[in-house]
Amino acid sequence: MDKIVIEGGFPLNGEISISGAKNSAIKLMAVCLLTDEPVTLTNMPRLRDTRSMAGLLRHLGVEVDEGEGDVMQLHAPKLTDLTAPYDLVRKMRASFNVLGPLLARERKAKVSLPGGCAIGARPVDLHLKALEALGADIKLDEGYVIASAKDGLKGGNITFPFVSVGATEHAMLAAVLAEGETVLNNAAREPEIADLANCLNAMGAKIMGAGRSEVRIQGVERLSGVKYAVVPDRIEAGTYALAAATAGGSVRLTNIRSDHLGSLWPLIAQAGAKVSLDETSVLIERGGGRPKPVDVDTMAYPGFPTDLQAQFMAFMCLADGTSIIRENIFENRFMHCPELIRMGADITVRGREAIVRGVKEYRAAPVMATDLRASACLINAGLAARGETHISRVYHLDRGFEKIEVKLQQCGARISRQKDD
Ligand SMILES: CC(=O)N[C@H]1[C@@H](OP(=O)(O)OP(=O)(O)OC[C@H]2O[C@@H](n3ccc(=O)[nH]c3=O)[C@H](O)[C@@H]2O)O[C@H](CO)[C@@H](O)[C@@H]1O
Ligand SMILES: C=C(OP(=O)(O)O)C(=O)O
Repeated sequence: MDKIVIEGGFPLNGEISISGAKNSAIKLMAVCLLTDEPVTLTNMPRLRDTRSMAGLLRHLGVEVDEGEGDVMQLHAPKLTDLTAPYDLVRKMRASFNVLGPLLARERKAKVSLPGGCAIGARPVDLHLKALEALGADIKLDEGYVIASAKDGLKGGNITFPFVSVGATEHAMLAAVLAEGETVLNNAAREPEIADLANCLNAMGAKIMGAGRSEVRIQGVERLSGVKYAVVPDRIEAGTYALAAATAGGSVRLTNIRSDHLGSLWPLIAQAGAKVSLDETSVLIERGGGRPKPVDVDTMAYPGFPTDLQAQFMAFMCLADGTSIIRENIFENRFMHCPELIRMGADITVRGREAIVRGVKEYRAAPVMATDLRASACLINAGLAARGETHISRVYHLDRGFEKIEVKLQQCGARISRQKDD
């Protein structure tokens, strides 16, 4: 298995182009199940997760051409298998979202309960309730969801008790081909939801209000093929912005949607780094001196994203004072704390809160990546730490960051990938 080795303690200077969003791309890939016409996705990131999703779709009978560059073509004239097996679904959470489209198109499906980052219990009860509200009959058997809708899915009224990105997307993916109108109340408002709705609407779906709490979906009989560009990855952009803020230097990020990170920019500025924005790029500059402490509470969009909590903590570990970081979305998303502590950070975790007492500097150390965003947080800490940091278990990182070493090397980082012993 590979490890990442960083000789840190040098500021970052340069420009990074941001890829398409992993968390949008893998859901957009599932839209090919809803049409017998070709779907072409552009601005696609090349990631372990997109490869895993391609593997699952091929298993179902989809012709997938992963192609070159950032284009992927998917075509499902006919589905040959309606079972999504454990081995293919366990690798990532979003693969579970094939259930709704399979039900909508073929009226039955058997899909393994999903995997994904181990950052909490992550049940799928809201997904299943939403599909039941659309008329699906659902049974659980030996780790599989067995679902059917003999007479086809019917529009329904779904009120989510709390916001769920995956369940909102899943309900949309099923309701577009259901008969009649579906109303989603308390829907997630993340940019990836609007991205999925925009793609489906370009295929002929009738989704109104995606990106707001109430979404109305008028079911249609069929969807056509589409060519669609994936939205820029706000989490990748936020990660590199925080890398520059943590290690110091001057980094411009291009191909972003700066409005999608409205909760991050003021906090970076409050901590003392300079943030210069336009619509599609941002320049982050931080000179000498320690950052100021800033408290963070993760929330559903437009609040501060849980997927940037670990990276923000890596920044705050160097602050001149104490900050409180509260994780409100996942109950077990502080696994990076022991690793940051190995690098000299001073953190106490109490339930959902981490109390971060800033230290003057990190010490390079061997550390282990426990999940995707935790891996990125350790890279950011390693870039700031004088000496050589070794980060093992990088397969987590490869799920969600395209060419991370190459992009950071472009900014002068001394980072490489090596074989782990
Ligand atoms: C592939 C993908 O897009 N992953 C993102 C997605 O995950 P995901 O879609 O899994 O996250 P959700 O928004 O669904 O989860 C929010 C909370 O709801 C809980 N829950 C969710 C569904 C359900 O049926 N029952 C239930 O209890 C979860 O355990 C969690 O505590 O949104 C998260 C929140 O922004 C991000 O951190 C993940 O990166
Ligand atoms: C938690 C994440 O992914 P997943 O939902 O696939 O585990 C993530 O992208 O940070």
